[in-house]
Amino acid sequence: MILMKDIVREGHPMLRKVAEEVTFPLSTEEKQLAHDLLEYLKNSQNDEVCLQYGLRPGIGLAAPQVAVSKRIFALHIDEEEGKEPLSLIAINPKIISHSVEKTYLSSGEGCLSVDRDVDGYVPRYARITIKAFDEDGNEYKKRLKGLPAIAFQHELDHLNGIMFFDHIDPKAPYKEIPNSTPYD
Ligand SMILES: OCN(O)CCCc1ccccc1
Ligand code: NI
Repeated sequence: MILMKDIVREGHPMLRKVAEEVTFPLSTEEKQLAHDLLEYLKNSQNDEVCLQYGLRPGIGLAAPQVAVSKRIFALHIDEEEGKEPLSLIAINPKIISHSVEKTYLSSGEGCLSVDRDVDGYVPRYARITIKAFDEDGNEYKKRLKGLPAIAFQHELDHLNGIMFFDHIDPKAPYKEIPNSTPYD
């Protein structure tokens, strides 16, 4: 299982590389990695396991965060009242269309690879249509909004060597984002 010691932190070169696409069929190791990423998220959202292993809760985790420069990430967002739960492995993911409208978490974003608070609004597309492959090489498309859309964009950034705070202007961290509606 993935533990906090396996997650590389800000400053590690792996976090600034553009990750490589993977080819199908996945190797045994690549399949195992995809499962391990998703398992980490589930473990981190289970109070008992989270406490027992000293995990930081997360709703997404990308392969470069465990020092594997491949275009693989997992998302696991439990159902919030009245909202869609989402649990997926995304391989070679792409945003194929997006809204003009933007959104942002009014509480800002964090990252398992960043051991400090970085305040500020992180602009994200409010709605996105994505396509990706599952671990068996089946292509799927989804339309996402709300927290799933925000999380998908956060993880896709990791595959491109982008950290959430790259989107924050330190001189004006809370500057108004044009054409945006805050999420939450
Ligand atoms: O890359 C995963 N990550 O570091 C865990 C947190 C992901 C995250 C996603 C959306 C908004 C805030 C934080
Ligand atoms: Ni992150």
